[in-house]
Amino acid sequence: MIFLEGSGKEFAGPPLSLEQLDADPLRQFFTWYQEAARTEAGDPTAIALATSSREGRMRSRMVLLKAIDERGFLFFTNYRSRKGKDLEENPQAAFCCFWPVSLRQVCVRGAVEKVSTEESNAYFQSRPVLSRLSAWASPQSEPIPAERAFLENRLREMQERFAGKEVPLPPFWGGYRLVPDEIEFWQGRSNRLHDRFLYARIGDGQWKRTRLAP
Ligand SMILES: Cc1cc2nc3c(=O)[nH]c(=O)nc-3n(C[C@H](O)[C@H](O)[C@H](O)COP(=O)(O)O)c2cc1C
Repeated sequence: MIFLEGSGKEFAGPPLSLEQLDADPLRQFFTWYQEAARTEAGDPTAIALATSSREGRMRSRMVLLKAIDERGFLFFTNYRSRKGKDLEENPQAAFCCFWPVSLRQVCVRGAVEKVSTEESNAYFQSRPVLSRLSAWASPQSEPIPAERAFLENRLREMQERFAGKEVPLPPFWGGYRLVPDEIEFWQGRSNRLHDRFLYARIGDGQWKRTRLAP
């Protein structure tokens, strides 16, 4: 066994108490996100998203959170990707994000639904044209030839196909909304005595908040 060296830094963040937390966890998430957007060097919207097959075989990967609304968290991807297939078989997911400057972690789980085509289209059309063409060009998560030229040729083909036209939303691409039933806010504190608060949904717009041991 080889022991791995971390930074060894103390997680000496500020206290987090129940009184500081918003009654609505989505609003609380947004407050922490805004602070992270000001202070973090990395992308504050990067989350590790876990999905699982029908048999409970799990996978995780990074995606970007692109929006939140009053119901949940939105991310966008290829519906035929491995995560898309998992979500078709088992429309449940979890994600966590870590903001190292503020020493904060948020962990979320819940049911996942596709967003409307209008919502997917609105986001898709806001992307740079080459990102839109790449969505068409890449059969995400499928095995492809080893040479990168395959992808570059696919992109060129799509540039020709849509030359002089709006690049439309691919029918296999769009957003998912994770509707949370649990959200945990974790604030790193000294001596590993971190502050953790779990919101568990107990009814429509109603959340039970509980402190968890670190
Ligand atoms: C920081 C980061 C952000 C990413 N954001 C996305 C994203 O928003 N949507 C997406 O489909 N893939 C995104 N990816 C790529 C995914 O991690 C993954 O490779 C891809 O979605 C295929 O995953 P799957 O085979 O599990 O479906 C991102 C990767 C990184 C490292």
